[in-house]
Order: sequence, then structure tokens, then C-alpha cells
Amino acid sequence: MSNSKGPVIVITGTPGTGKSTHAQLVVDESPIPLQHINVGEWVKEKRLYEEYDEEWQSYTVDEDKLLDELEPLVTTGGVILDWHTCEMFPERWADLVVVLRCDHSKLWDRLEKRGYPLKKIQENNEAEIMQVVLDEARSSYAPEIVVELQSENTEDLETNVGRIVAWISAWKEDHS
Ligand SMILES: Nc1ncnc2c1ncn2[C@@H]1O[C@H](COP(=O)(O)OP(=O)(O)O)[C@@H](O)[C@H]1O
Repeated sequence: MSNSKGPVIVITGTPGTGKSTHAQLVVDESPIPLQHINVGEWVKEKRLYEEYDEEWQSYTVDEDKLLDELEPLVTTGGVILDWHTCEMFPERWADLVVVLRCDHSKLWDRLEKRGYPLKKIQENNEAEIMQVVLDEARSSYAPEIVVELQSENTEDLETNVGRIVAWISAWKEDHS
């Protein structure tokens, strides 16, 4: 949703693909001040969930509450929404949707290091192989705003951040 304060960028991808790392670097290098919203953390901090699922060690998000919390920030603009799913957001919200991808064996190592239970590692790994998040993004947003980027090493990271920052600079030019 484009407005005076800045664009709304969704950075999505399977857990461990590098969303938070990318979002933080983009904030640091952006020519426009941006707020990084780690939606998963928000859900926990602001208790925007219905229940905690012990077996999967994850929260069942209260969608209505979450969207109500995010709406004013998105309307003001200048935000990065960082979450492992993107189909819950209204289509009109996003100006750019970045889907991060990672080789599944690398992803496995990252999630193992994070201390995820085996079941959760397997579930996420399978989702990455099946490109669940990419398909979700493609079916939820116009194809021209969805960008798939590999995130396997620091070179990828630098290139991706550079591309996103260049996109923000172009947005700034268009809106000045
Ligand atoms: N492109 C990359 N190159 C090297 N390490 C990466 C890359 N992307 C992510 N990582 C590492 O993988 C781990 C998970 O990254 P993170 O940004 O927390 O993922 P997400 O927010 O998608 O769950 C971190 O240790 C991070 O340093």
C-alpha cells in the first residue's frame, strides 16, 4: 500500500531462510526509514494468538487481532513485514513481496542450530522443498511484485539486500 512515508515490503520464506537477517540489513541501508516488524515476535509479545500448540511448539495466530494491529502501521507505510507466511495479509497491503529460498540441507542445519524439534525441522524442510511459501505468494499477489531470491551464503545476502535497497530508491524517486 503505497503512501507518503514509504513502501510496504513483505519478506517471507520458510523459517531459517534468512528473513530477519535480510530485513535488518535492508533497514540499515535503506534510503527511507523503515520499521522492521518481525510478525512472529509481535504475535508473542502482543499475545495475538489463540493458543500455544505444545506438540508443534508454535502459536495459533488470531488473524483478526493481528491484522487489526498491523493495519495502522501498514497504512502509514515504511514497514517491512517479516513472516513465514504471507497469504493472510490483504493483497492491497504489499508493494513488494520477497520470497527467500534456501537449499534444504543448508536449511536443515540452520534449523537444527536453532534447536527446533526434529518434527518441526522435517515439516519446514519439506515445505521448502515443495516451495509452499513461494506458491502462496504467487497465488496471493500480482506476479510483478513477487520476487524469489536465493539465500544460501553471504554473497546472496549482499546481492539481495542491494537489490531490495535499489528497489526502495526507485520507489523514493517515483514518490518524490
Ligand atoms: N544468505 C545467508 N547466508 C548465510 N547465512 C544465512 C543467510 N541467511 C540466513 N542465514 C543464517 O541462517 C540463520 C537463520 O536466519 P534468520 O534471518 O533468522 O531466518 P528467518 O528470519 O527466515 O527465520 C541465521 O543464523 C542467519 O545468520
